[in-house]
Amino acid sequence: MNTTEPLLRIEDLVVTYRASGRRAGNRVLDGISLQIGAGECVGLVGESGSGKSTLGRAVLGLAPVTAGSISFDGRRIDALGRRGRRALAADIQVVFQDPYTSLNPSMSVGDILAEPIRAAGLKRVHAASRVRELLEQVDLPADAESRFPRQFSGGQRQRIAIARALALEPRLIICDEPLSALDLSTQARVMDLLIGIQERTGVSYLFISHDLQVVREMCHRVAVMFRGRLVETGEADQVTASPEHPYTRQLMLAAPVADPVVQAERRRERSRLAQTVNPAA
Ligand SMILES: Nc1ncnc2c1ncn2[C@@H]1O[C@H](COP(=O)(O)OP(=O)(O)OP(=O)(O)O)[C@@H](O)[C@H]1O
Repeated sequence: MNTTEPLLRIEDLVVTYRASGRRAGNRVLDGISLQIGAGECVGLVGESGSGKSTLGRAVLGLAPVTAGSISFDGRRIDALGRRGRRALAADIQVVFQDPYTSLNPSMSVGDILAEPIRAAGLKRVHAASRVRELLEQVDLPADAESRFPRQFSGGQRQRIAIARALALEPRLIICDEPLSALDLSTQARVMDLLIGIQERTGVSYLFISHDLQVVREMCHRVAVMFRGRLVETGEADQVTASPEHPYTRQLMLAAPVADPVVQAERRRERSRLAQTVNPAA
């Protein structure tokens, strides 16, 4: 690992979608600069359509970068070919919002988890023991392996999606609203799982969310996006407690963040509720 570089460095990034027949494209990201260190969770907040998912997609090589650069561990990744991208898939993974559409319904959980492992060239027996490890890591029972996604709740499906993302021990996971489709008590448990995984493995998260409360609890730093630009970046507590940019203040007014002490209490209460109401979620 390169110790002087952040794990991910985005510089002056521009993403423009070109509509067919039109010369001028739709500039969705405009001059984005952002860094993520190893083991760091950086939240990305902003209103719907501001470009959050597009930034995640650009890191994954799925959005048209028209200027600027993205480097991972000191190496440019914004113009990789298919083979380079495939190799990078071991290092950069994604968890999407909707656990109902992100898992192949016709595959067993065991096959869903084994797929990336076998694709990386591991033998069947090794893949099988890795699948068991992964299920344990996300607190799912070993017999989940032979079942299908439809047999699980939303929270459990998101655990499966997280396990799949962890399969090749990535160093960065793009979390694109991973809690938004879950009810409140399940959110708290999946958030605790993500925090625990980060503490154990040192993986970094780009955590896309519209929920400032969740971001404050999850993230070390926050970047605020407004119409394709980052208007404010800073420590999560700082940005959520005393935002500098008028847009961030507006966001805060729309979703006020509680006093940290009250918030910690509320979080404990949510976890406790989750345990009693829905122990298997
Ligand atoms: N494939 C595409 N082609 C053209 N325009 C796109 C494409 N994908 C996204 N956009 C446009 O890019 C802008 C930003 O979308 P994006 O999904 O990144 O926003 P977002 O902040 O993640 O929103 P949300 O919170 O609703 O998910 C929107 O105006 C959207 O219409």
